[in-house]
Amino acid sequence: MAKQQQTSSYSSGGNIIPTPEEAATFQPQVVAEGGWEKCWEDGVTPWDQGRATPLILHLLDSSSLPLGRTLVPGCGGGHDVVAMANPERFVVGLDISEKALKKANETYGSAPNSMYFAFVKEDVFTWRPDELFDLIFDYVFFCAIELELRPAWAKSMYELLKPDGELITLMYPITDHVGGAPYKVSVSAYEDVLVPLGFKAVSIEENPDSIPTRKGKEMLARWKKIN
Ligand SMILES: C[S@@+](CC[C@H](N)C(=O)[O-])C[C@H]1O[C@@H](n2cnc3c(N)ncnc32)[C@H](O)[C@@H]1O
Repeated sequence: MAKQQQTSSYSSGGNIIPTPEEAATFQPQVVAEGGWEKCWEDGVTPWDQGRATPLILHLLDSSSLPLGRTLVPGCGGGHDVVAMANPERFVVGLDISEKALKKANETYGSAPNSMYFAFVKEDVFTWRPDELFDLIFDYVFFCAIELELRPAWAKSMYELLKPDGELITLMYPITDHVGGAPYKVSVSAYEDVLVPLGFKAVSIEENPDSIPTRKGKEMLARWKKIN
């Protein structure tokens, strides 16, 4: 039984992270009741690792994360924002939830690198800052939005990224469960909305650093604009 329990949830940074299939059995009700704000208010945040994504740490260690102005859409607790921020990479964490950003600021407001990141309360679908981004890192945001919003998501990624910028999508959850959020994704779900806009996948590979409840359900893709 213990083994079974181990695969259905995993503790990270003090939070229990269930499988995406399991999260999809209870998260939609809270979002339906009061939106993402309610999730954060009620502490129903089964996605929140409570610390930086292991893949981000791996990309940083291997100097394979682009430098420059960086955007994390739907940044939630801000863990990856702070992990990436340094003098050569200013990171903007964007979230629509007041509560999420309050928590992110409480956790990281006095971080030693706080001059290299900012949390902004905006809607990814409408926010268009004057300065575009060299890098956008999307993880557990594409799967959070309704399927009919995916084309709008791709349009936002295109319009927020500089012409020679890079979009990194940690594609998740690649499963066959019903319902959401988190909604199931597939490589073609990203290709279907990104390629028609002029994105090309430079590389698509398994994520070697998945947390246990997400192993085998994630692919790392790097995208560039070809026009
Ligand atoms: C499933 S959570 C994931 C958070 C974070 N990426 C993580 O992995 O911990 C999705 C986040 O996207 C935010 N969000 C949802 N719709 C948004 C929108 N239109 N613009 C900006 N943020 C949004 C929610 O408030 C929530 O914090």
